[in-house]
Amino acid sequence: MNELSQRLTNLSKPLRIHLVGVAGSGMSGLALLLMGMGHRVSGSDKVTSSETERLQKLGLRFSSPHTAEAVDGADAVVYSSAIRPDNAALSAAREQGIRLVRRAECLAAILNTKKGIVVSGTHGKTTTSAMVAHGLREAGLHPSHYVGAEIPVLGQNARWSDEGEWMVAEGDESDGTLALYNTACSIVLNIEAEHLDHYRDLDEIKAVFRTLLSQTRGPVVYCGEDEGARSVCAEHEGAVSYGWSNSDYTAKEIRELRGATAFAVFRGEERLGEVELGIPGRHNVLNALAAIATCDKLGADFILVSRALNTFAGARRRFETKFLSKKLRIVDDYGHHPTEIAATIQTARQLKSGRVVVLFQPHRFTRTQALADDFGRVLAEADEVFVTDVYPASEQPIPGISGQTIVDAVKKHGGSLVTSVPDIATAHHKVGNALDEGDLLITLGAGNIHEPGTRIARDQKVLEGIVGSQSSDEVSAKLYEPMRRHTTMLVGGPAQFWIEPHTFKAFAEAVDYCRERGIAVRVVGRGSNLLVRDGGIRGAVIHPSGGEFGECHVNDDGHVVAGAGVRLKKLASVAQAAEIGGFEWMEGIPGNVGGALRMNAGAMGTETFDQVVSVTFLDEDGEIRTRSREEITAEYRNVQELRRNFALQAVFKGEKDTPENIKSRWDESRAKRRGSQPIAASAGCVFKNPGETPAGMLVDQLGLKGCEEGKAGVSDVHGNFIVNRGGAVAGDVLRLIERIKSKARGERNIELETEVKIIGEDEYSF
Ligand SMILES: NC(=O)C1=CN([C@@H]2O[C@H](COP(=O)(O)OP(=O)(O)OC[C@H]3O[C@@H](n4cnc5c(N)ncnc54)[C@H](OP(=O)(O)O)[C@@H]3O)[C@@H](O)[C@H]2O)C=CC1
Ligand SMILES: C=C(O[C@H]1[C@H](O)[C@@H](CO)O[C@H](OP(=O)(O)OP(=O)(O)OC[C@H]2O[C@@H](n3ccc(=O)[nH]c3=O)[C@H](O)[C@@H]2O)[C@@H]1NC(C)=O)C(=O)O
Repeated sequence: MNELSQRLTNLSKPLRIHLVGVAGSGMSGLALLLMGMGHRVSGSDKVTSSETERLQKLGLRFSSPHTAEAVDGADAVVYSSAIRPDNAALSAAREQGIRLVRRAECLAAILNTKKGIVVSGTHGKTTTSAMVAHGLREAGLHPSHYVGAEIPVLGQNARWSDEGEWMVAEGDESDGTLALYNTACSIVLNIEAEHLDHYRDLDEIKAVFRTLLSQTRGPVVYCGEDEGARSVCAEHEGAVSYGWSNSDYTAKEIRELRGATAFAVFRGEERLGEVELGIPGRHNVLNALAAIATCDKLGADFILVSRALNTFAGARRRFETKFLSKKLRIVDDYGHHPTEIAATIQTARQLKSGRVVVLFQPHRFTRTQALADDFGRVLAEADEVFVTDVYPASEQPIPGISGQTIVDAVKKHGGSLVTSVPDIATAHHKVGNALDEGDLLITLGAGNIHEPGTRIARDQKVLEGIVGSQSSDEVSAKLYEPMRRHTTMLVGGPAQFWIEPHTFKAFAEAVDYCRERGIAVRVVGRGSNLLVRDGGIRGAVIHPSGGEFGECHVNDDGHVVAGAGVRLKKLASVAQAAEIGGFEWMEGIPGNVGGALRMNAGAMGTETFDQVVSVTFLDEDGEIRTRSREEITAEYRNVQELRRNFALQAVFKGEKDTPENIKSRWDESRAKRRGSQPIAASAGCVFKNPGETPAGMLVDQLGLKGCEEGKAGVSDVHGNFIVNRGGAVAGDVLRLIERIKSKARGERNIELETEVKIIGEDEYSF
């Protein structure tokens, strides 16, 4: 026992210890242990988190940010590797000559006061150390523990137990500190070339593991299936191996159950019994074998350990199911090394037959650079891959290394569906939109990649609620549908919940669900009169299409009946075929019946409501009603009653006429439109005509034709059209609109009002 361990054990003289960076998962664990031992512990961090609040309740004296005063009177100051040398608390401690202790040194000193069990290896440390701690605890051995993440079954990431003599800790090989531990038992799961920011090569990594073994007083347990672990441990006297065969402890008769794995355990030839492990994946069977062999070596009863593994729910962020429905499963996994990722994807494949979609956040520039090709190879096994920017941890960027490095590597290995989604704050939009029924989405990485998964899970739950029990014949739905796909101007951010009902009933039920829960509802047609802002539309966007909404026929009264989802051009064609005239002005209007009713669309001197006989709509109480033309007030480009009552269907009238007359008016309308309006992507006229001078003429007179903002420009053909010159965003169009309005106001004292509907949010808010 070293001197610090001795001072830590002398509880008649509790120490006053300050932890710099106490909010981190490793440091908060130390705080728990030191407090548990009875020392007086304080901590500082630049952030306050739920973790620091929890520690405060347990007695931690917490301060934020870091200050020099925080270390006053401390016997020792412990700091994490993330703390910079010029940190205020650390500098003050150095100046005052207070003893400085690295995180791992402190852990080693605590561990050395007990019979330490260190779980080491490149992958699986957290899960395995948690299994060992849980197994020993259920077997009544009262272990203390320290693991790298919060494990639901253990309650918290660290725990001090006065009663027991054992302490299980996850050892970190990433910076060589593994060599600090003197243990009673060591477990080596696997050894691979990792952390090449710290090590020269694999041999240097192996040397650190050899040092650990030389400082181990009791059993060494290692994975016989892993070449690295075998090469270091097999020669060690009394070392115990586990694996599929030719090992001291083996697992046989493996059966994958839904989300769990059953297997039989053998010690040599002796069958110890069955285990039903509460988490899936063959790599976890190996982790469980490591725990079983260790517990067995320490004298724990197999039956009790096996029971513990049954209830082992897994580590948070280790194949953690965050959402599960008939349509979608979302799993979060901490895997950030190719071998881990391969195992995770294999587990996902075993679970189900649908697509496996991966959202991967590379972790550290050095690792991304060193292992890009391996990442590409293993990720190419997924059906679809999305890659964010690199999570830097504490590293500085390496030029030329980014998420795109991984995208290129996946393509090189034959992965065809791979997309770069650099910004983690909005990555969920593309990923969520790409998901199909039956998919399994895995968010993968050691940084904060669980956040997009959490957002998708939250919204998918609502989406499934809106759709309810209806079949895909009645309604289809998607998350985050880009509105630029549904507007004629081809701009606009995502619709949070995109709903396409095909029946009146499905429409009514979706609206009902949203209204009851305060979810905003907006109905859109063909998006020919919409300008959707780049932050997208919060809430449900309902787009009636197909089914009852796509029906268009002539009834017994000689009127044309059309669903809200029928294009005006189609309505005009059906009338023409039945030799009903009066609809020709609709030939060039890009909108649908629903939008035309709401906006009282017009052209060539005629308006929609000139021809309406009746409108069937969903009213505010959720009832479907029909009103005749006389009961509806229609203004220039506005029908107020259809703002909260949604049009489902309408009956239109025309005049019996000859095919020749109809055709000639049709051609006339087309010629006029073609001569005066642009064909480029637009939303029709942008402004309402203000009094005397039509808006187009005004813009023309102001000399604004052809002027541009970004990729949006005023049409050279018609001054009241703003066209997308390719790749414009809503922001470009909005700036152009403001420029025109301001000039009209300044030079002509005319207040232009937009005719186009501007909807949605400027910034992403969901
Ligand atoms: N004359 C011309 O050359 C042109 C005319 N237009 C006209 O612009 C309009 C756009 O049609 P479209 O592209 O389908 O519509 P949009 O998808 O552009 O929707 C426009 C607005 O109409 C309302 N709306 C849409 N469907 C319904 C419905 N079923 N019930 C109630 N309100 C509804 C919504 O307004 P809210 O949310 O406020 O209720 C929506 O914001 C049409 O009137 C179209 O004819 C468009 C371009 C050129
Ligand atoms: C485009 C839309 O509807 C259009 C509809 O297609 C046309 C055709 O009937 O009539 C309206 O346009 P408008 O009022 O601009 O009609 P136009 O005939 O094109 O122009 C009016 C007058 O302005 C002149 N004009 C127009 C554009 C221009 O750059 N310069 C100019 O001098 C025209 O020569 C004409 O003398 C509707 N616009 C509005 C805001 O009422 C729409 O709703 O989105």
